[in-house]
Amino acid sequence: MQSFSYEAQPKEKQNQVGIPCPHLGPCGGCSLQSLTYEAQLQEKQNQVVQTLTRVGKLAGVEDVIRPVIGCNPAFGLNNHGSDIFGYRNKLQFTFSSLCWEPATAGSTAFSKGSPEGSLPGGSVVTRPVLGFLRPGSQTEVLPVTKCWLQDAAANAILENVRRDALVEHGLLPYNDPSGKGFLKNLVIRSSKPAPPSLVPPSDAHPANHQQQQRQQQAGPSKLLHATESSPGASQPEKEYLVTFVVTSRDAVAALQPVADALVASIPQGSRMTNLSQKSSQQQAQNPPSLSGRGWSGRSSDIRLVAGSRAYLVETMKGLHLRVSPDSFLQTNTAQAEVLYGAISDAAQLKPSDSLLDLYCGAGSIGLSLAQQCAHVVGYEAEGSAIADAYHNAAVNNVHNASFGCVDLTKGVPDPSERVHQMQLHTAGQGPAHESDPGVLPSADQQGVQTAQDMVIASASMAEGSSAAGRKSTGARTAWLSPDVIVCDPARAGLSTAVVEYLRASTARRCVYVSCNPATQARDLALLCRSADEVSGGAPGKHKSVNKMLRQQRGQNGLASAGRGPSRLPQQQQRQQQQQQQTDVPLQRQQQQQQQQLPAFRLVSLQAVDMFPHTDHVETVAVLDRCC
Ligand SMILES: C[S@@+](CC[C@H](N)C(=O)[O-])C[C@H]1O[C@@H](n2cnc3c(N)ncnc32)[C@H](O)[C@@H]1O
Repeated sequence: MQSFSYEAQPKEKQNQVGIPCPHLGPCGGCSLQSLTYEAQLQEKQNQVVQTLTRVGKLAGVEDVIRPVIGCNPAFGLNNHGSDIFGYRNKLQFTFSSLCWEPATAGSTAFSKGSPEGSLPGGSVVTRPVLGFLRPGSQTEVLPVTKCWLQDAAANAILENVRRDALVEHGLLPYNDPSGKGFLKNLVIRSSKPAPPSLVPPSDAHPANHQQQQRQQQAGPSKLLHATESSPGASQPEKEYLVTFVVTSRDAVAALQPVADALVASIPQGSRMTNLSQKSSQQQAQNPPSLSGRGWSGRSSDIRLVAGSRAYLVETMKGLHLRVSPDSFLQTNTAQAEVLYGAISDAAQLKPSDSLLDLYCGAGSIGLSLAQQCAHVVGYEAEGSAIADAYHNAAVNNVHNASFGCVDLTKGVPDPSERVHQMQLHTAGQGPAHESDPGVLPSADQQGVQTAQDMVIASASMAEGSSAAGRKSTGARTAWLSPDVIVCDPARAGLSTAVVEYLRASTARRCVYVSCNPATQARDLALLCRSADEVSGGAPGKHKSVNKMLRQQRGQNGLASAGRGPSRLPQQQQRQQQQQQQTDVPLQRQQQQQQQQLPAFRLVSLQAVDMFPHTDHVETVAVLDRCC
């Protein structure tokens, strides 16, 4: 791992380097690939400082930003098994009948910030294609034979699916003019699970054990490592989870031969043995078992999962994490460990602390911090991720964590109630779950449950586990409000409800993890500047912040009048007048006045490069309460 400072790099380091990707330019995904890796990091560091300064109008960002943490570029362009290529554990490709053939494929420079008109031209022909959506289009697809951001085996899967589905079996994309197509997306995910000896029993599938035993006898897989020539040849084999998003149930039978062929072609030891599906309705009637019939239903799309089980297991920061097809996992596993280390350093938890993990996904951040504090509560909108989070708590012997399936655009439920329930059940006063003690129902068994159900499930797991594994610190500590809050939202940033919750909370520290410096800058302005400033209380001075607020409400689906902080001063003034008239307690008035002040101050900012060659960057902002 290398760190690069904010200072400008010497010119010679900014030279263009050899570009390996034939799709560079038209694809639009790796706009920094022509720079040296050091120059890429410099570019990202600059981007973060400029965005926070110009968009967030935050003063002194240069004083608090730390050197960006990059990947290990030691293998450079001569070995594409290095960390700056082949790092993505997930890529989504699109099937379409509209094939975009760029005029200058492979040679047209596509620089960041190119005006729309300068995008490569070319023509669109009607033929089935699998690849990436043309930048700016929802239907036209650039044929992609290989993406350097995923590993060789994933590229082999991509090519095999293209050949078998579109050529051999003549299956059609969903938008085929005949109306007979159903293929929409192909999602390839991979993980590098722990050796079988380290996998908790509830994650060990018999078929996987047999495969791994065979693999151990036969030695490392030749296919994967012969093509990757990776320095990690002796490490455990990778798993691959392939999901087809389709628009018709007819796809199940039609895709089965494609899945069978995939099983035969992917590396020995990887796990992909069947293809099955269920709709949400079927699942409710007949919950699938953990034995591996994968399915996932969402909106009108049907997801078909090829694999011996319907999820991946990743090992990160010593945790075994189950990740279902719809659950989020950081897409660069190696750098995610670095990111989580930075979050841990930033949180500075005390044993008596209560931690609130907002946008928690499969629970990975909260679970990685659970040993450092008394309680963790995580909120997340995706039901399968919450089920994964409970499973992950169980298999990792974390007994002080509770999770809730919550849409954070609608509000932040009081976490103290959750902790209270957790304590009751841990103390043996609550209802016990009927499943085996110590083993939490799987995501498949649980389906999407209510938050209440899951609290009970978690509690029974804690009750059934050994006292030695239970956290002694704070199991009965009262939680009135979180001491530290970690937020890790999607690119849209924090919802208005979360911003208001954070401002009103008494948390001493907030660790804001972001993959989008622009929305993070907007949110930091809302948290670190006074309500007057962010609401336009100083006339003419804060137009950009008002614009940000309007955008944020639009993005968060909260466009209704009077819900956002920009109305706060008027509301507060009205409320204050009413309070004075009706003799409302002084404490409330003081609270209102506090809301006028900046709630937090930015104390540090750490960029972590999770996405080499692209212009994306992850940041960890540390905010301390200042009123
Ligand atoms: C960047 S991911 C972070 C996940 C997790 N912290 C991790 O490190 O793996 C953002 C998460 O926010 C969730 N999310 C998106 N919109 C949400 C909403 N309105 N309410 C709650 N969670 C939401 C997504 O499902 C996703 O899991």
